[in-house]
Amino acid sequence: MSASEISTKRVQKRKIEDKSSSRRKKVKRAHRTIDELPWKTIVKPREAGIDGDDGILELEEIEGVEVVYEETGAGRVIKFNVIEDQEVPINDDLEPEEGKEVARTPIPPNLNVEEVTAFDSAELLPAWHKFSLHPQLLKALHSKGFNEPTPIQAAALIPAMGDRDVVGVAQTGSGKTLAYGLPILHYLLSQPRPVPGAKRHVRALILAPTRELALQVSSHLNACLNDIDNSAIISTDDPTTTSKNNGKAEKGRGKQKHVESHAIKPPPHVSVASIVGGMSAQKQRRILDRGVDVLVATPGRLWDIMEEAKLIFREDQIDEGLQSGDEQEDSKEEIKDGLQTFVFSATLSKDLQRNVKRRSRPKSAGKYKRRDAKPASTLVFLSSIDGIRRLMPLMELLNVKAFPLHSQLEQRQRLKNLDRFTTTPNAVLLATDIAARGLDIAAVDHVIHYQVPRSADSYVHRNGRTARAMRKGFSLLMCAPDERRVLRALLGNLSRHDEIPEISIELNLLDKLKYRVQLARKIETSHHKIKKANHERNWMRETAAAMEIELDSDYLSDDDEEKPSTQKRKAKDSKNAALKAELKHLLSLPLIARGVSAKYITSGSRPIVDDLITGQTHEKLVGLKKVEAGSSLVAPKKKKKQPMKEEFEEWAAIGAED
Ligand SMILES: Nc1ncnc2c1ncn2[C@@H]1O[C@H](COP(=O)(O)OP(=O)(O)OP(=O)(O)O)[C@@H](O)[C@H]1O
Repeated sequence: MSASEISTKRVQKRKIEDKSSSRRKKVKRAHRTIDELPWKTIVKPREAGIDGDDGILELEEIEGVEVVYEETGAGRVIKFNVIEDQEVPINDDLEPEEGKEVARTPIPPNLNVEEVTAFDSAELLPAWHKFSLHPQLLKALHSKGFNEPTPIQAAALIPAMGDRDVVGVAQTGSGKTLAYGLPILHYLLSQPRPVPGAKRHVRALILAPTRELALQVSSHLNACLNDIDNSAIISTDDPTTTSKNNGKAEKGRGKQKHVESHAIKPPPHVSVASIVGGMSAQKQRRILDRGVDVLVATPGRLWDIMEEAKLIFREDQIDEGLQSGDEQEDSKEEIKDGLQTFVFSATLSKDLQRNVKRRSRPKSAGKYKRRDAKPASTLVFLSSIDGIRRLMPLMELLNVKAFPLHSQLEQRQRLKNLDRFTTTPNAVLLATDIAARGLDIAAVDHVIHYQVPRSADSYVHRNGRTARAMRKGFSLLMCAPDERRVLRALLGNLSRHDEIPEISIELNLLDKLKYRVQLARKIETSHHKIKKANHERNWMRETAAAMEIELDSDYLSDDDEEKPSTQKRKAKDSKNAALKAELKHLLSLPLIARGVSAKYITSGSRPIVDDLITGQTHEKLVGLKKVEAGSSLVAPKKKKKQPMKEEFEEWAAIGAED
């Protein structure tokens, strides 16, 4: 029996039941464990941000649960009774027997559920029209203001929607998520709605290389679906009479109602969930048990859950297996019929290319480059966590709003820092390469490689955090003289035989900056020493106390280098205070003297002349207009008789030199 047949039968049964009396009824169902309860995921408003709810990414709620404690011979046992106060059609003869399952999501009697589907894409989104996407996706694209597909989307959609496997290689930030996400959602939305109560099986699997990316992909796809489910309409009688999302109800053939959030909500047509490491495995298992259509996962956590439960991914359970992210490998040796595979990345390593060739019928979706302008925040990449730890206090002393992101932070803290970084203007994120792949932070203006990346791939992915979604970006690589060889090798791997252009720095400015940083470093080093000495002394004391031994008086002496005398400490404190005051004063001064505009060639604030020669100036630079130097000199010569004599002579003299 097909899903739609089941659905029709259920509806018919409801119709029969409705002929009998209908009244409110309390239905009580007993559950043994918390996990069995019918938790409902709350769709969080996207604007809420991570910070606003203390780093919680997904919330679940439950209503009407009675907790019952029972004393048994084996001890105290907890039971949960779910009490549902439902308007259920009740025929006294058909009343459910005690303990019998009642449909979890009640279907209103005599109602069919049908979404509103019309969207005039020819008129409203002409650039998307030819792809014939599901109207509700078009609606979501429209509400996001995505008026045209990015080139990778335009190149990928047709083959992907035509059941082809697709390999998409496109620059970072070019919209790859929707390039494979839209075909998945389109396919699933075009299938009949799942029968309420029936368990969903994973129909699309998206693998992403990092936790943050997996969460981001899942929220990106959910955002496309949220718009959809909010506009669902329940129509009576005949689904074909369902009117459009313009809210006009057809008269005569049946009544229609908008499903308000407080009204009975149908289960989502398509559900997307993520399972990633670092977050509650129990909850994620619960999500899987409940069933999900699109699963976005990091390979590690997916593997753990699969190993443990041996449950989810038998080949025959995956209707449509999809992969994304960077170089995730298909674990199956052969392509199964009906399995469609997408591989999307900004880089395509040799290994992956070989894999893809062996297993599928790839169709390259295109490459492109684009940039434009927008000043904002800076993402600084370091190769070590220690480096980040040492830089953080320096940043604070220099009044830079910096946040760390590395693998030794708890997942919640990582997400919180990421959120703070995105919401704080001109902030700096000090990150290891865990932030290099896939993170889509709209307004990263600068990427700085504080340390040379270890591989060409890292270089590409790090850079990809800026210049996203048609914005402009800027990447700076810091390289010591002895690292030039490494850098050249790295560029060679990228088949870039030209050097990265060097950034010219004005020494006057550099000196000022350097002095400020040196001051901050002095203060930080002194703080660090004091902290370290205190820490060691405390450790020694605590260990001695724990071992019940007495410490040699040397360790406690005031003469000890580690523990300076009060006098020495006071001297140090006042030296530090003076350094801090000096730094504070310097930081309050502008780097370029007041009254000097940085916009004029003569200001000396930046090497504009060099920029002019290399053609790297901004068009809007004040006082800058491209003219032939000679032509402006020749012009006055022609006006021989007009100006005063001396003026003419002056021009002539310059002209002659020329
Ligand atoms: N058609 C579109 N029009 C405008 N913006 C879009 C469009 N499609 C996607 N975007 C936006 O572009 C940004 C980058 O998209 P996405 O994260 O999918 O890039 P990506 O190619 O996967 O990057 P990466 O390789 O770094 O993972 C996102 O903010 C996304 O919302």
